[in-house]
Amino acid sequence: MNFLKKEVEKHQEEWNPDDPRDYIDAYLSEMKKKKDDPHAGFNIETLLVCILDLLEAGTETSSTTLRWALVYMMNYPEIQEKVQAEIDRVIGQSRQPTMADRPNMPYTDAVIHEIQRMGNIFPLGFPKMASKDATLGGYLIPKGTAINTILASVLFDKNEWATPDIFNPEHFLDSEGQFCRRDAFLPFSAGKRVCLGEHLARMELFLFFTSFFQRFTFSPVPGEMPSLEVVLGFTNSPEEFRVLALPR
Ligand code: HEM
Repeated sequence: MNFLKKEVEKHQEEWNPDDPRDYIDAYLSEMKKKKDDPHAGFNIETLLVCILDLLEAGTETSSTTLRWALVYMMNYPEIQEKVQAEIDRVIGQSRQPTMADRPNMPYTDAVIHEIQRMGNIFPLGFPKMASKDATLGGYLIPKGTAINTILASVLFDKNEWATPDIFNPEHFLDSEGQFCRRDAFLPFSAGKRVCLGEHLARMELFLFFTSFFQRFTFSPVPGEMPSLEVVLGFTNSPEEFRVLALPR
């Protein structure tokens, strides 16, 4: 929080309403516009929490998923090769990937989905509280009960996935190799409080993932294959690892 406070103070000193540089500048403009309305809710405390939200919910999640991507691609080099073959065929080496490429890259899309399924990076979501008595699957959930949704229950459901505990991009491909959506794929949770950044995150993952493997081949440092074991924290992340990134 101290780091964020200092950033906000710096922005306040340099603030020029005619030249908003980023989210903080835009928020400061809104605060000024609404300064006579105490109910508008624009204040420094809310600004700090919003930035924290973007950093924690928005940065940590995508970067942890990308770390899992490197770990899985090093553990499954034959899958990495197939991804690179699709990148070379659809995008080539002379331009950067764009979102328009995604529909033409079912294999890569399936691999990214499988990384998210196995990564299961946000296993408990945010705790919720029942606002009234409710019944779910025959169980009474009294008003006031704290509730966590365990996303692993669907991401690793034996009735939903051919090989729930094994990394297998075929989970997201039909018999013709076309991408197929799966109802049990819920790493962003579901319902009213589904991840607000899902679409942004899915774009980030596609663009970073394809850019990485367009430019580099990733392999383990000899004798140091990155572990697939999970380290529990704010997110489920991989253990620390070293990587050899060889330009292609
Ligand atoms: C791979 C990336 C991401 C994953 C797996 C992920 C997953 C999730 C999950 C599971 C939730 C909890 C939903 C619940 O409480 O049931 C959530 C909430 C949220 N996420 Fe994400 N997220 C990702 C990226 C992002 C990004 C990039 C942003 C914003 C820039 C973001 C913003 C949020 C916010 C604001 C919430 C709270 C929504 C609410 O309570 O109404 N997330 N996310």
